[in-house]
Amino acid sequence: MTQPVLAFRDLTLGYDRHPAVHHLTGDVARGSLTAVVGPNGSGKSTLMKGIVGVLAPLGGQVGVAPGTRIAYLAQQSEIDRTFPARVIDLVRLGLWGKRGLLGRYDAADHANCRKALQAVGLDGFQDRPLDTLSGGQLQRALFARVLVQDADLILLDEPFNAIDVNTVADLVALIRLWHGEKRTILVVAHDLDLVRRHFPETLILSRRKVAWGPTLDVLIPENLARARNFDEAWSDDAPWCEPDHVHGGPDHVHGGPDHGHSHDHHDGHARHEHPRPAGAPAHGHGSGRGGR
Ligand SMILES: Nc1ncnc2c1ncn2[C@@H]1O[C@H](COP(=O)(O)OP(=O)(O)OP(=O)(O)O)[C@@H](O)[C@H]1O
Repeated sequence: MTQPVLAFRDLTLGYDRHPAVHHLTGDVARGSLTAVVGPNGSGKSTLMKGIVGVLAPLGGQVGVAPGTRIAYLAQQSEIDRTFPARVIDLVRLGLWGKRGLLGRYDAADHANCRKALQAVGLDGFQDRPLDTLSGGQLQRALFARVLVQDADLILLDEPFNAIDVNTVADLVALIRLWHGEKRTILVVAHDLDLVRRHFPETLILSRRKVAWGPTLDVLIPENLARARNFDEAWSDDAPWCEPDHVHGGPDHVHGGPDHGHSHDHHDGHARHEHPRPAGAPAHGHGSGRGGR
């Protein structure tokens, strides 16, 4: 693989010392298009937050290749729609990286935003208040923001949730366009048929990595059953590092060996640093403990 855009090294993410993503190891190749699937509560959103650095690792590291521009689209339920803003204001947020908070937009920026709105089918919507948009229209506006961001790494958390088939088709077309432009894309999704049709790679997560690799190899009944079993076997009161055999065997399809089990992250002192895991891109978010 060429230098990966993202490298997870024994990554554990969680809340109040409870792990939600457990000892994840693996690389995300530059230009890849990956679906992240798994049961509700299996750590998919948590992983996205760990990648962007909203959540610091409790153990292990996330390495992000230097200079990577990241666009992150959170689940719609996390977006405050009552914020008094227009569609164009939302789309312009995508220019922050370029213009800064107080920067002035030039004619090229205006043209860029208009073009993005056209591309997502929202021509003429620029002055509409956000709280008047349907769920599908809001999702289109958020995709316009991603378009304007011109990111190398695009993270989309359940972008197809509660969206009609036409909107899904349009959003998938945009994702495929970005894939054609060699951007790296991770998408949290629940519709496995859609994943089979459009996503070359899949990571099945159930707090821990169940399988990761080419979609048609990974989305097999055996792996899906393992994901369900891991999920059902999970207890929030469980100790941090249960041995593999408790959950049904080693889990490796993609990336390096998982589960070092040092049990050394019980102190909960997660630090937000930028270490460089062995063989991983520089720049990242780590627990500061390094590899083992
Ligand atoms: N802010 C938080 N504080 C405490 N626990 C949290 C928090 N956010 C998520 N969790 C817990 O972490 C676990 C993983 O949640 P996460 O949202 O990552 O799952 P998910 O796979 O994205 O689920 P879904 O498919 O339902 O969106 C769940 O048990 C959840 O209750």
